[in-house]
Order: sequence, then C-alpha cells, then structure tokens
Amino acid sequence: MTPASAVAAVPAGTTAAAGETLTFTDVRVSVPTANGPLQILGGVTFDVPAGAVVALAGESGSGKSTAMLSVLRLLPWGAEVTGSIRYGEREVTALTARQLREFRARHARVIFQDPWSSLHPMHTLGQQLIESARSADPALSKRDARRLAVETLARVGLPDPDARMAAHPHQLSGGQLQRVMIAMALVARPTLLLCDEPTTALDVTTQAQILELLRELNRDMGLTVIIATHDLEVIADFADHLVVMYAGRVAEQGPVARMLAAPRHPYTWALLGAAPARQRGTRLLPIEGRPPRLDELPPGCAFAPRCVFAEAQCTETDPQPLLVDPATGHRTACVRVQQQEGRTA
Ligand SMILES: Nc1ncnc2c1ncn2[C@@H]1O[C@H](COP(=O)(O)OP(=O)(O)OP(=O)(O)O)[C@@H](O)[C@H]1O
Repeated sequence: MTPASAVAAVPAGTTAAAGETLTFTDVRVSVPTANGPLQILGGVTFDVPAGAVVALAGESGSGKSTAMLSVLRLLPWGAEVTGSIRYGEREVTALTARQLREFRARHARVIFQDPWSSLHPMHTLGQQLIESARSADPALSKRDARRLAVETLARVGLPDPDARMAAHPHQLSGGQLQRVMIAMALVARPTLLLCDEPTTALDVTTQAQILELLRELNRDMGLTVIIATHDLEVIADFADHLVVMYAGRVAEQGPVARMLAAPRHPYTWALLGAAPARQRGTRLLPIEGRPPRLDELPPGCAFAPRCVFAEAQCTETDPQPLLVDPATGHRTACVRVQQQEGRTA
C-alpha cells in the first residue's frame, strides 16, 4: 500500500497548514516481557495530512495511545520500534536524543487525559507556561515568554489570564486546567498536537467546550491534531479522518463522513453501531466478547472470533488493508471485503 495515496483532501474551511504530513508506515512496536518480546503494535500504516484532525478509535488496549505516543517515542521502557514514522522530512525513529528533545519541545506536543498529573502542583501556572515557552525557544526572554503565556491563556479562553499566572493548579477546575494544558502546548507554537483522551475526565459541557477550542485552534492555526478517543461525538463532530484500531493494527481508515456513512469492516460497524441515531456524549458501543490478548492472537484476522460474519477463511488469512475507495483513501482490512472486491491488493 502506498501511504501517500491514503492522504485525502483536507476539508474546505481548514486554513493552510503550517505543519507537515505525518506518515506511519508498517510501524511495529514490541515491548520486553517476562515471556519475551510482545508485539503491541503490529504493522500500522496511515497518514495524518497537515492541518487535519485525525481520530484514533478502538476499544481499550487496541493500541491507540501506543501509536500516537510513538510519534514522540514516549513508549514503555525497552520498547523496540520498526517501520517508519515520518513528519515531513524528519524520520522520527532515527532522531538523535538531542533532535528528539527539540522535536518534542518545539514541534509536537502532547495533552493527556488527566491535567493534574501533567502539571507541577507546587509551581505557579506562569512558571510552568514560561518554562514551556522557553524550552521551545531558548532565545525568548522571560519577559517575552510571560507576555506569550498571558496571550495564550487568553486565547484558550481562561478568564483573567494575567492574574491566573500566579495561581497554582489546585486553584483551577478540571476544565480550566485542561485549557492550561493546551496553552502549555501552544506557547511552544507547535504544528502537531497529540491528544490522548483529552476530555474523558471532564463533564459533558466542558468536554464540548474543550473540543470546540481544539477545533478552533486547528482551523485558525492550521494545527494538526491527532486524538485518541472512545467518544463517538469526538469522531463525528470533530475529526476529519478516522483510524479504527483493533489488537494493535488498523482495521479500517478513511474520512469520517465516509466511515460513518459506509463503514466496510464489521468491527467498525459494531463499534459505531447505530451511528446515525447517536446522541451527544455517547461513547463507542460495547461489543460482545473481549479483544484478544496480544500474546495469544488468533490465527488469521484478530477480530474473527468476535465477528458475526466470520467464515473459515477469516481464521486462515491475516487481511492487509485494501484500498476500497481511491477517491477518499478509504481502506479496510477484512477478508470478506477482499472477496467482495475480488482482490487482495
Ligand atoms: N510495557 C508493556 N508491557 C506489556 N504490554 C503492554 C505494555 N505497554 C502497553 N502494553 C499493552 O499494549 C496494548 C496497547 O495499549 P494502548 O495503551 O496503546 O491501548 P489504547 O488503545 O490506547 O487503550 P486505552 O484506550 O485503554 O488507553 C495494551 O494491551 C497494553 O496492555
């Protein structure tokens, strides 16, 4: 498969992006365990077009965080990565320690689910924002970094930003802290923002506000956003592209509108369920059975044991992603779809 052809047009309304395309090609991640290396990502290929919002969805343990955090090489101790992760001209897997530090500080920033664990409780927000800005641009004076921090707090919608610079994290609500986390990322003027379930810890109203903010930043600044999520609303209303993961692989990927209207993979059907009738705040549907243990993957398609359509050949062949719609880059890894299409590549 040619990853470049998976790039679909960035929808109208998205301003020219300052960033670059992020391309995963056959990315595999293994971690050491007492029983030897365990593959937790099994050959992941997808593109994140510059300026797009891409949602990674799947049940717990499907590899969303691993795929996303592999961009920053924030992986479990001893993890081995093969394949390629390119951000524009940069091969992320080959960066030296110094280049990686610079990449993390200036270009690609991450926001986690729990803002409390990402902020230092004893330091003021101002101290932490200034430090974040200067880690990205050491030439920035303290005074300029402070101005940038205040402007950025205002941009993310924190009331009274000047006074908030002296506040400590415990003085803010969860939603306000998540805004601060976004500001911590933005003061570095990154082009890529990685969000690991950024709204899961928040109430529904605050979730919507944070998503709206992220979408605005995406539109106004051309910020490329990858978001790992269990939330159907995030996928339907927020993302441009959807990558559905199962057992450390990509089951299906394509533009959100097409994926919601015409999913081809039975796992996507099951996950999205009655997508047109979805309600605000709904999460992806639970599916009968459980994902397989990664050290006991079944032969053939990993989803076959839970798939209501599985046939004998599904347990014999490990399906590779097939381009089912060249116009949109929609790809599906399913033996039955290969049969319906009359081709495997
Ligand atoms: N150090 C490790 N040793 C063994 N297994 C690991 C290790 N790190 C991650 N895993 C396994 O890798 C799989 C993928 O985990 P990952 O966190 O990427 O999934 P996820 O889709 O983001 O899940 P969640 O939605 O729960 O965050 C999980 O089954 C996890 O148990």
